[in-house]
Amino acid sequence: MPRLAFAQSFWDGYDTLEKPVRAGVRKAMAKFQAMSAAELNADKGLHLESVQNARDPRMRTIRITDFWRGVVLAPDDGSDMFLLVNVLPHDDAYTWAAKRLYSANSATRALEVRNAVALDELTPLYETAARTAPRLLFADVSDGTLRELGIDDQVLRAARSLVDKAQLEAFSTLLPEDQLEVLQYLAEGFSPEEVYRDVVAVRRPADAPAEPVEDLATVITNTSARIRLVTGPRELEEMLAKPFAAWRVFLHPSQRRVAYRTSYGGPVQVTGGPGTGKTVAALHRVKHLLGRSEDGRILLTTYTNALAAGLREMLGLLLDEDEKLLARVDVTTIDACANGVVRAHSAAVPKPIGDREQRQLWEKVVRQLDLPFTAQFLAQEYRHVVLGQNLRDLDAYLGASRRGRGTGLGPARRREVWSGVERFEQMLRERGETTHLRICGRAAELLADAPAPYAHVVVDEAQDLHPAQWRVLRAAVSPSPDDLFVTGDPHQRIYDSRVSLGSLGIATVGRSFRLRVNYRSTEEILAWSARLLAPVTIDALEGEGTDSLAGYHSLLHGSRPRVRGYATRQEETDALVERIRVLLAEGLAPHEIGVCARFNLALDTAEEKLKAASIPVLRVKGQVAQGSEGVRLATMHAMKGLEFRAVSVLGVAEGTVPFAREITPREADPLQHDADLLRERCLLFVACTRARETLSVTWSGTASPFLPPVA
Ligand SMILES: Nc1ncnc2c1ncn2[C@@H]1O[C@H](COP(=O)(O)OP(=O)(O)OP(=O)(O)O)[C@@H](O)[C@H]1O
Repeated sequence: MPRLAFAQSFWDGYDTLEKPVRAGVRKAMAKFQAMSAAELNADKGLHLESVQNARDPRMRTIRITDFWRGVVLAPDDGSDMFLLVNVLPHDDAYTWAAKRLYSANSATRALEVRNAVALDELTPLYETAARTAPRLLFADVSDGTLRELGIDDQVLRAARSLVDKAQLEAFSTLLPEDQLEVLQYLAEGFSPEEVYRDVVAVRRPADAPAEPVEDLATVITNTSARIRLVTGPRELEEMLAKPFAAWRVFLHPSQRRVAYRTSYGGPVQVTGGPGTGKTVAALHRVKHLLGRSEDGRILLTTYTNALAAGLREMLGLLLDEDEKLLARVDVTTIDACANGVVRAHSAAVPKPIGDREQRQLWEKVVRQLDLPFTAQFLAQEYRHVVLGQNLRDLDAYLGASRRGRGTGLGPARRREVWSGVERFEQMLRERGETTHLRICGRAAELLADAPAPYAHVVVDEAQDLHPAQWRVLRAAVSPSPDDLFVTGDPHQRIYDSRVSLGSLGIATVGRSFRLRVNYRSTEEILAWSARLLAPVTIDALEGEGTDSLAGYHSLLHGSRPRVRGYATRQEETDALVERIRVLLAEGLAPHEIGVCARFNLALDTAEEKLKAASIPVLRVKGQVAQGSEGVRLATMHAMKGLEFRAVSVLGVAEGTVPFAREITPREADPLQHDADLLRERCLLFVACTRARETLSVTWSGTASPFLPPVA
């Protein structure tokens, strides 16, 4: 029986294939497992056919459905392994196959594919332009060195015609994978020795003979990073049911560089726009750190329970469910971690209350003490100044800086505020209640008095952490090399936290990295979403200076976001139902579609209408059970960290986005007013950047002032 393997290029598109096409793939692949090579060649249903004028004589196509064909690389050297490389509509399959050439990399010994036709056409054009260029991209690397790194004749010629990284990126879909990565690393400034170590040596089989072996089966076996072999029908079934997660194996050089650096002298900060693989980098860092010792414990932490559950699952995948390794990692939110610390020290832990209950308490405080402040003002003062700086008594508060607060408070006023703080805390005590941030304060104290429980702390979604939460993390690991690895995106700050990491003992100077390639969304979605933030400046993650999305881009392309207003809410919801019908008819699974709005109320209406149209729905609250089928409905806050093939953002109207009631009046505090507006703007940005392929933004009445003017 021949053997069967699947290439990464097939998995890349597999997710988006419609159900009947997937069923066709399954059926065709089952034949490869049941028939001899001679039977396969003769099978009428499969219709294994060579491709005319193909650059690679081993190219074949097979029938998947009436309109879809699979592209297969067939052995012509007596070996027995077939490789499914793509599934495309009929004509596209032939065009795609004719241009591709597969070859074995002379250094890594792995199978690679290039668009040989496009390379032949483009290279002379670039060569002409390069003749007058002041400097070439690889001027400092000799031909001999490039060849040792696996660069072959055709790629060498193309590489010699490039003047900058943007041009290399333009070639990226044409070049063979390993050779592209070598060139990307060199372009990023890695030395040839580093490139050999990080790209070539890690791929090259340990027992590779001095001279490359060319038979297809051997070369395929050497390509475990991009090709999966199928060993039996059950494995085939499992594999097709749960597509290959590319992020487990392929990292962009910039991701690999941050995640697999042997060691850092202290805390590290990794920033990047939405979808640039920060979570992926954090997970790989955990894997790397686990390998550095036999027993060091790691805390992997994020902002919400739902995100922590997602991280836990991804880590299991990355570590191949290795129980021993997984047992050394605590994956949890910081609040849950702090709660655990406090609970370990006292039997009765006060119950944390939410924002709304806190606000009610502050209202009571204002009434009881007849204070000249609003409850909103006191709650903010308590959060940003008192808890932010961990102030424990009136004297500390009287002497504290109130930087970032927009109204001055003299000593008399501060005394009044402090009386309110004391009353608020007294009420909490009497009710046996507390707040999450107060628990964090207590946990940080307890941790500081005992040996640190973790060897390493890895933090995802760090942009929203409050100083009290940072104190927990700082105290959970001793200041030492590789203590903290922090990823976050200040453009996605949707809770009002202001920090200066340096002042909290977390100095990342000289250890800050930025990821710029978006793996999630199309360039069209990114470019539109980035315009939402164009009018504002964003404070850097570490609290000093500003951040920007410069250089942030995607290699994927698709349709432009649909941005549309309706006369009434009813019309808007009807249009939503229609759109989702179309998406489902196009083959998207319900769980690949996300619908979001600023409030649950708007989602209630959408839910009702969708259900009435017999479309299955699932509300995302906390943690959604995996595998449950239904269009996901979530508030903008709950969209954080998620992603969908299609996203509809509803109700982006004046008064709702930004939500008028959440905005502190400018007269009350101009700085807080601006901060509130910024937070709401970032919230819309977060919602829109969850979309992978299509984004729709709608409203009824007057559009939100945040929406960019029509270009
Ligand atoms: N090297 C990679 N190869 C393939 N896919 C990748 C790679 N890195 C990340 N991805 C994919 O890109 C998407 C976004 O990755 P991830 O969630 O890590 O980004 P992020 O920067 O944390 O995003 P956000 O800040 O918006 O939450 C995911 O679907 C992930 O699987």
